[in-house]
Amino acid sequence: MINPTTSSSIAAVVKTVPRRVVVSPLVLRTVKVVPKLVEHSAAPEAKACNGDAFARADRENEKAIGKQMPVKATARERTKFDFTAEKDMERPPQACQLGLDISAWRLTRLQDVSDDVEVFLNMFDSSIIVLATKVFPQSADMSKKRALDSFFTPMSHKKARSSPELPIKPESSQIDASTTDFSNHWTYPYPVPHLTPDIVGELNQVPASEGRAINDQPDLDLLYFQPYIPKSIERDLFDFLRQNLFFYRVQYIIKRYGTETQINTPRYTTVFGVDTSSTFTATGDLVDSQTTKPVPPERYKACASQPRSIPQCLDHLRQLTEIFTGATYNFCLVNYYANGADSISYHSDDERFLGSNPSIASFSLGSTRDFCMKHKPIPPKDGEPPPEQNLKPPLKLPLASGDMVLMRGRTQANWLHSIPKRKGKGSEGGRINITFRKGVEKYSTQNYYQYNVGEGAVWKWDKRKGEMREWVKSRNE
Ligand SMILES: O=C(O)CCC(=O)C(=O)O
Ligand SMILES: [Fe+2]
Repeated sequence: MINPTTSSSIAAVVKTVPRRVVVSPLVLRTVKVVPKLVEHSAAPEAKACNGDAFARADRENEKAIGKQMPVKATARERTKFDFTAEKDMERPPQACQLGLDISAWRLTRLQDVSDDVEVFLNMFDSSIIVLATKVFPQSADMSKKRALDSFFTPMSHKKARSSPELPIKPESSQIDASTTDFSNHWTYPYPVPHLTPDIVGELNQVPASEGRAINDQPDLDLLYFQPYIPKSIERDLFDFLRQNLFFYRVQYIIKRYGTETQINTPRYTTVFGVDTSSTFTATGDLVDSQTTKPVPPERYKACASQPRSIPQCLDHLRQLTEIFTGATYNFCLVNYYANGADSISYHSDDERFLGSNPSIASFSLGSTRDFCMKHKPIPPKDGEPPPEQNLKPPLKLPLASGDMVLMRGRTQANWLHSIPKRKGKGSEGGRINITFRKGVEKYSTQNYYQYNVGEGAVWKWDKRKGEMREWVKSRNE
């Protein structure tokens, strides 16, 4: 067994931006994602970061990776890249090279893999930090040791790894880096547990199948995964979310032609997130995304609920979805259809506050329900028969548990979608729908909280009764 005395590390931030995976040396542009690491460079933006999920590995290596360690990153393909410490000095260069295949969500290639290389893979908001540490044996030549010491901080508490296995299966301590087992926020009626390590481990294997493009009709651009979430956890994830999330049955009044009508939303809903003008800090406070100063109270004064941070159990899926769809999302809407009587009528998510051609990733868990889509009616030209597109039967996708539909491009601008009520066979069970979207105007926050949280009672799944029940605080859950 090697007796570690000093060690060296290389690290890189892997960040996904639309359509690209960008790998940067850790010392560059990490301010928005890893506050604690940035304390070393005293960047003010650090305060605005989503540092909630701060890894054990990072804490242990904080000093080392906070130092200036130039790292050269080379993308091999869209999802594969290598990085190497540039100033490798006396070390054999292969000691500090590793390859990462982001699509498999695993480290796939480690050169010079030996008992004394430790690798940590930590996921943050839209980014991953990969940190490889090589522990040098006691017998290392002293001149080499001094050179290394002056460059890297020794980490004497690091233990040599006895049997490194490749590929490395992500463990909860590596990816789900939070220090508590619950997500909480002052706006939540109650804390929401984190996903279990088993679910996280399986979830990291997404997508479970290749997406099928559906783009053979005018303005339609879908990517349909059957499934996206591995079959091994789809039921557990459904049960987990139904059990632990809080929902609402929103009512609101609309005024049409001078008459007021009360609308009862025919499903349970909830929403998390905030538009791009604001960012949650590690402690759940809202700061302005530009200035990092606290958000002025007027910004969300009109909201039914103040913006809620996305709990880990949904945020983990959001981050994975960002990577594989190449889009970014700041809202998570959840629908629970208790049975076939619950539904959503034809609509499109084409609000201005989503920007043009928004990408919306939509997940299904639980009972299969039909997802119907039809082109928005095209007005007939004077004296001509109605365009053919208006007469076509709707497209029907039987969304099963674990499936995902990515709607993108011109789809929202031109197509309507719905989950119609269902009678008879298959109408019994519940279904959860999760959508990730990006709101680019502050009005998106007001709109989403108004229609998905509202002002009414909190509903929670009652396992004993097997149904949703109004939740009251005194029940002490
Ligand atoms: O439940 C679904 O699959 C669709 C939900 C939906 O369209 C929405 O929330 O905007
Ligand atoms: Fe929708």
